[in-house]
Amino acid sequence: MNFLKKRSYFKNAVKRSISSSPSKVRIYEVGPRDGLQNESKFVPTEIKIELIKKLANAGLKDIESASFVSPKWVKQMSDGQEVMKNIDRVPGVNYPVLVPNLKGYQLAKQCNVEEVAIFPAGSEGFSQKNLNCSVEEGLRRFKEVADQAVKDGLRVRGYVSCVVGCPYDGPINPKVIAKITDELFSMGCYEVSLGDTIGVGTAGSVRKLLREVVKTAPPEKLALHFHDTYGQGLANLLAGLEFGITTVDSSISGLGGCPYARGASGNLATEDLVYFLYGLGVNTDIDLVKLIEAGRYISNFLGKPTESKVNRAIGDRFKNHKDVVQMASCAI
Ligand SMILES: CC(C)(COP(=O)([O-])OP(=O)([O-])OC[C@H]1O[C@@H](n2cnc3c(N)ncnc32)[C@H](O)[C@@H]1OP(=O)([O-])[O-])[C@@H](O)C(=O)NCCC(=O)NCCSC(=O)C[C@@](C)(O)CC(=O)[O-]
Repeated sequence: MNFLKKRSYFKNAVKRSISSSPSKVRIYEVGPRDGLQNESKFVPTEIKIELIKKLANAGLKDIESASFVSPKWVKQMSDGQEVMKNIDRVPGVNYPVLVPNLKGYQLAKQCNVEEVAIFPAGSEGFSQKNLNCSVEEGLRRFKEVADQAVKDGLRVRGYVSCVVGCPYDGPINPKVIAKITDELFSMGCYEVSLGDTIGVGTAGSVRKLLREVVKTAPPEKLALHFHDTYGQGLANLLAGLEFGITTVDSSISGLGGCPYARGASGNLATEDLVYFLYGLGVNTDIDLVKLIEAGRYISNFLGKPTESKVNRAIGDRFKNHKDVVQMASCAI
């Protein structure tokens, strides 16, 4: 390639990447649910409630706050009703919960939830371990939940887990994920979140997956849910943004993981995600300093260092949000 050709190639590449950044990204916080469900030390209800309050105070508008799964399967989430009955609901903030079956749905409904999330697996092996049934049976049960929720006027969000790889079955065919995604939309889900449950995805495998999924699913109704096990979360997210997806799941302090997904580690950290988005010039309306405080609050309680690199790096250097945003935007 001669010099002029090279220059115009790079100019166009920069244009392409700039135009692929959306003007707004919706962050769906999963810390109080996905973040805590794998913690062995039981987190008292009042700590969960305080965490949710701090997350809302930082500006998050979607906070998945509990799950109504069997307490025999996930003890950490056994206080879902107490959590949902006692949180201070801030107007304009959405507090969805995860439900695996009609029993969980009925319990959630007693707490006046407005949104439930259903979560079929993208692989047989994980479905058996996580839901104690096949993918097909899981979809049948989730349809019962979705039908009832739609009838009751609640919003339904869908997850598909193990969209790239499964700890029991290995790599997953993107066509399988596209089909389950379509089924979730046909059940009435307003959005489907694609979960790389064990964080094995790379920008390459995520692109391959999305090329298939967006053949039938509208990108504006998809969300991305990356676990950061191999440190690929942000790179995978960038690959997803190129497809026009503008909702991203993340977890405060990088907490998380599914107890039934061998090898799963924490989610993409919300602090890292917000810093990254400010760097791209994408406004999130989230106060990064308050978010960092929320991350420290829960990490201190759990007695372990935060998994968020941004939280660690920033230390006590910044006292206000504007300064951190300036740094993210390379202005200082
Ligand atoms: C689906 C089941 C219930 C099947 O579990 P099962 O054992 O086959 O169910 P069962 O119907 O035989 O019930 C067993 C016992 O649990 C009770 N039970 C049954 N359901 C409920 C309920 N909803 N709430 C309260 N109790 C319930 C039920 O009443 C019974 O109690 P007993 O009669 O023995 O005293 C179980 O496998 C389960 O709860 N699984 C959920 C596991 C889980 O929470 N995993 C983590 C979330 S998924 C995830 O993290 C991935 C995601 C979404 O984040 C995406 C990603 O990361 O990629």
